[in-house]
Amino acid sequence: MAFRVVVLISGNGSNLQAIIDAHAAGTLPVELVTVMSNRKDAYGLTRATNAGIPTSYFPLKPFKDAGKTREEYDAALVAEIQKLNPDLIVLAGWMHILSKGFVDPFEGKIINLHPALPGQFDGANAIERAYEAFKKGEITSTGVMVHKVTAVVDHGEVICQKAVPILPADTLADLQERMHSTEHELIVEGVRKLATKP
Ligand SMILES: Nc1nc2c(c(=O)[nH]1)N[C@@H](CN(C=O)c1ccc(C(=O)N[C@@H](CCC(=O)O)C(=O)O)cc1)CN2
Ligand SMILES: NCC(=O)N[C@@H]1O[C@H](COP(=O)([O-])[O-])[C@@H](O)[C@H]1O
Repeated sequence: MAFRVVVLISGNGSNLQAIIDAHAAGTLPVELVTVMSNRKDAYGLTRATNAGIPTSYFPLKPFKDAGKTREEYDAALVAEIQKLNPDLIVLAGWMHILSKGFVDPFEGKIINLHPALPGQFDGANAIERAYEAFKKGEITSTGVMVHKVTAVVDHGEVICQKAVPILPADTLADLQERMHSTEHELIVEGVRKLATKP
């Protein structure tokens, strides 16, 4: 039985592309069932279509316009994803904090890529915040992790992590490039670990 993976994105999808490329190279033994985005303009949807992977657009706005809550959105998203019967849900640049109502039904089956090490720079804009800390002389390295998703943002069990040095002459763009390269490596490692664990 194939290991069924659903990937949630919100933007460019470069981490999704790393998963697609590993799968195409035969080094990621999974079935890429669907790519879902909460943003219609997410280029990751194009990447999925180009790879022959079904896509789904599931925006929050219609729920907000109807006076519904994010929890109601999350519940509807759960129902959509449950139809796909995933073994794993991968948050690959999914920029929406998920409520308990989403996390609980998929207990232990959701992982997230986060561009920081455990307990550092939780939340959005982590790379930029790490760079600011570097410029203040507070840090000389940061990192990337893949972790289990819980209701507490960026605090789940760590699946894999890697430190990323910040070099003295680095610009923000230099750090972003080094971080994204590490992300692409770690997202594949994280999915592979869960897909092949005994
Ligand atoms: N329950 C959880 N939900 C999510 C997690 C998690 O660990 N637990 N990880 C995040 C991904 N992420 C950091 O890794 C993250 C993404 C976005 C935000 C955030 O502040 N989002 C804002 C909206 C931002 C926007 O729309 O541009 C929000 O949701 O209001 C924080 C952390 C994914 N979800
Ligand atoms: N908290 C999660 C987070 O901030 N993720 C960030 O979103 C980007 C998505 O890129 P992508 O859409 O090209 O994969 C990733 O590069 C990562 O740094």
